[in-house]
Amino acid sequence: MLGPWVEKYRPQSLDDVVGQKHIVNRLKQYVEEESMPNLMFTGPAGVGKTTSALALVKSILGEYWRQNFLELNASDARGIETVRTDIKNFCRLKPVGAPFRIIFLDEVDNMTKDAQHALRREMEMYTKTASFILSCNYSSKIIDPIQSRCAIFRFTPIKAEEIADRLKFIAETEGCEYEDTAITTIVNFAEGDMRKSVNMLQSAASTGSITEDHVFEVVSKAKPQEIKKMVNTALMGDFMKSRDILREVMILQGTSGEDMVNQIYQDVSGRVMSGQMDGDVYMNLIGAIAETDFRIREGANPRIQLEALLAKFL
Ligand SMILES: Nc1ncnc2c1ncn2[C@@H]1O[C@H](COP(=O)(O)OP(=O)(O)OP(=O)(O)O)[C@@H](O)[C@H]1O
Repeated sequence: MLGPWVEKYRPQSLDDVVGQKHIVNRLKQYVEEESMPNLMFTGPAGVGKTTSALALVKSILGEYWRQNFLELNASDARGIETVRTDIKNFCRLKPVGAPFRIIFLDEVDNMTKDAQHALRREMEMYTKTASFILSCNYSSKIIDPIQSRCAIFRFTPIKAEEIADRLKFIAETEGCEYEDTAITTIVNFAEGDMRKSVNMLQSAASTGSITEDHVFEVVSKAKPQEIKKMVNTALMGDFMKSRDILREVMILQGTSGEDMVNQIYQDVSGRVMSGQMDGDVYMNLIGAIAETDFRIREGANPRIQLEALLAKFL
C-alpha cells in the first residue's frame, strides 16, 4: 500500500474519469478537432476538475505534452506576480511538437479582481500560442470578462453508486476485503467528493480491514446505533448510563462536540419524523439542542454541555 491511493488511482485518460459524462464527451470533441478554446472548470472539491484537465492535456497535446504544459496554482505562496511571470515566460516560447501550449491555473477564485484583470490581458495577448484551463470552486467569483472568454464546464458531485463502484474496484485491485456497509458509510460521509472517499477508504484499510467500524473510527464519528442507544437510555430516565455512553463515544472515537450535537439532532429528528416521538417532546428538546450547539460553538466545554443536554431528556 505505497503512496496515496488518490494519486495511484487518478484516471489517466478521459475515458476513465468517473461520471461527468457530458463534460467528458465535449472534451473528447476538442481532442478530435485538435483545438480548444479557453476553458473554465467550476465545481466542488474532489470531483475531477484537475484530473480531467490533465487527461485532456495528454490527449490533445500528445507525446510532447510535458514540454507544452504548465500547471500553476493561483494562490501560490510566492505571490501572484511570480505566477504572472511564469505565465509570460511560458507563453513567449513557441509550441514544440504540438499545435499550441496549455496553462492549467488552479484556484482562480482566490485571485483578487485586479489580478484577474491582469490575467485576462494575458489571455488576450497569447491567444495564438496558448490556451488556458482555469479551475475554481465558484464561477461567481470570477470577473465577467474572463468568464465570457471561456467555455464553462460545471462539474457536479459524483453519484453515490458511481463512488461505491469505484471504491469497490480500488479495494479489489489492492486485494483488500471490505464490508458493503463500510462502502455505504464512506459514500454517505463523502457527499459526492471522490478524493475524500478514496482517502477514507485508504485510511480504513490501513487500520487492518475495510469494516464499517474502522470507517467510523477514521472519520471520528459516532455510529448512529450508539447515539440511538444513548438517547434511548436518557429518555428512559437512566441518566448515569447515557452519560457513560457519551463519555465512551467521545473518548474512544474522538467524536467532536459539534459532531455529537449534530448526530443527536439527526437521531431526534428521525424519531419525530417516523412518529416514534411526540411533537411536544421534540419541541422541548430542540430548544435545548440548539442551545447546546450554540454554546459549544462559542467555546464552552463540550462534555459538560452534552451531559447537561442529556439531563434535559429525562
Ligand atoms: N471523476 C473522477 N473519477 C475518478 N477519480 C476521481 C474523480 N474525481 C476525483 N477523483 C479522485 O480524486 C482525486 C482528486 O481529484 P481532482 O484533483 O481531479 O479534484 P478537483 O475536482 O480538481 O478538486 P479541487 O477543486 O480540490 O482541486 C483524483 O486523483 C482521483 O483519485
